[in-house]
Amino acid sequence: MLSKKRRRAEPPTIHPRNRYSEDPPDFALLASLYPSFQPFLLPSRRPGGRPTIDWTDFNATRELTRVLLLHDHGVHWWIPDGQLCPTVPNRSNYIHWLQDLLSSNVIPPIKNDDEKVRGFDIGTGANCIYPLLGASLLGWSFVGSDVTNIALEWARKNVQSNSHLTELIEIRNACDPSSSKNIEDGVMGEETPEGSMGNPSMGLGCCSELPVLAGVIKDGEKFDFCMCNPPFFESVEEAGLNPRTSCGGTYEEMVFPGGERAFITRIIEDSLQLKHSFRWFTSMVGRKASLKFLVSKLHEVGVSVVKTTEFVQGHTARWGLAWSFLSPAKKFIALQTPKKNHHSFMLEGLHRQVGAFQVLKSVESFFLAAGASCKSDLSSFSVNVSLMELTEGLQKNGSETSESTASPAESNNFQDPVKGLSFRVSVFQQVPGTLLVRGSLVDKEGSAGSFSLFFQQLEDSLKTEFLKSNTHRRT
Ligand SMILES: C[S@@+](CC[C@H](N)C(=O)[O-])C[C@H]1O[C@@H](n2cnc3c(N)ncnc32)[C@H](O)[C@@H]1O
Repeated sequence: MLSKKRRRAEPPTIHPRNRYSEDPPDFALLASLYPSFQPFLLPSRRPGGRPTIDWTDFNATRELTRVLLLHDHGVHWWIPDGQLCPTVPNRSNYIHWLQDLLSSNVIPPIKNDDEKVRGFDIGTGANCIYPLLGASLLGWSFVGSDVTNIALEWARKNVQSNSHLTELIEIRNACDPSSSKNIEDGVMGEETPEGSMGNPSMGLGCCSELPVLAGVIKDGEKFDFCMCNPPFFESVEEAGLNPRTSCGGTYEEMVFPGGERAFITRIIEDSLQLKHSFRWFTSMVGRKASLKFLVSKLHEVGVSVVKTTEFVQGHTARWGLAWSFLSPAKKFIALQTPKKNHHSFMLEGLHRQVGAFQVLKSVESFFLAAGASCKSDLSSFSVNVSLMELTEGLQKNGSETSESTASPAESNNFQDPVKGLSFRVSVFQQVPGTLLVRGSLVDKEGSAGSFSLFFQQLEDSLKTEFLKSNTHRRT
């Protein structure tokens, strides 16, 4: 089928700033530099192909992560057998997406005690991968939280093995946030078995009752973002926990009552209490159905902005979800937007791996995040967007205009309920590196002003996501 062919030709790719986007790891070179990696090398099945590893062998994937962190990031790292083993290229995508969010300035910076970007990693794990990557790649500072003794112990070990990062990363026990003790002080109760909850003396027996953000953040603390790779699964059976899987992962790392929806709902609930403590709240999401569920929950609680993205995780799709309660900086003025039934803009100077398919997926994510329903037609590289039942969703998204300098009449014009707004967005390849994005109102009776406004927001969002510079012309 055509759509399948195109899907193969233009799969979603890793973030353009990811250091492995153009230069995948060279296993032969790594093995020559790090002899401990050599035993894990397997010849390629293709004649003349690069050597590979057995991706189902935990020891092989752990050693690969160790040498990649050391070779490419100057980070010393280890995890005990069975703990969740992160893939460096995949985890880097989330960091680069956060960097995009922060630099887009949709939400203006909040004041920190210091000038550094400050993040909070919910459930940092024994691997402590996000703080290690964020600190080593971008110099960000982090608080990484967790609730199991083994995660807290090894996250701290991983920080302490890197003297250049110790000032940047604090590991915090979510069950006992006031404790500043480290391993030497004996915060890891020896009487509690490995993997058990960090402070059983608090009587917080079930992990669904443990604090996530509220109660873990200290008074007056401010962060640019929080991030989270949540336990995705509702049960061991669903997680398919198997000691022979390549990435490891213990029960506590993979399973949470109610799965990712329940865990991220906890973050959303806490974010309501901590609206002004974070510029952005974010989480990884493992299922598209959960993403839709969570986006509508966010609209219900009245966030000012929702953003989503799709991450490439090998053959597995994952999504990024971000929201904020702070007032957006962008001034969208309804009447300044021309009321036309057709709009288009060019995305020029695209990274060679960015194709029409990837841009189309982002178009879809953008409108889904606004509460619209979308139907993609991959054969024509188009998505049909309908806001017919979603007056409220549009207004919530439209709250990006609440800071608008428009006159009351202009503002009212934008905030009028939108009825029957449906339009089609198509993506066309012009020449390599240049795509044309065109939108047309399907129902000409729909609000051309709202359509124009949405399309303008789409243009901003796509340019932020895909382009390094913003010198582009509207056609
Ligand atoms: C899927 S693992 C993620 C580990 C690491 N961030 C990564 O991406 O590989 C989820 C982590 O969340 C932790 N966790 C579960 N409940 C938590 C809570 N209430 N607060 C902080 N961490 C929690 C688990 O112990 C586990 O380490």
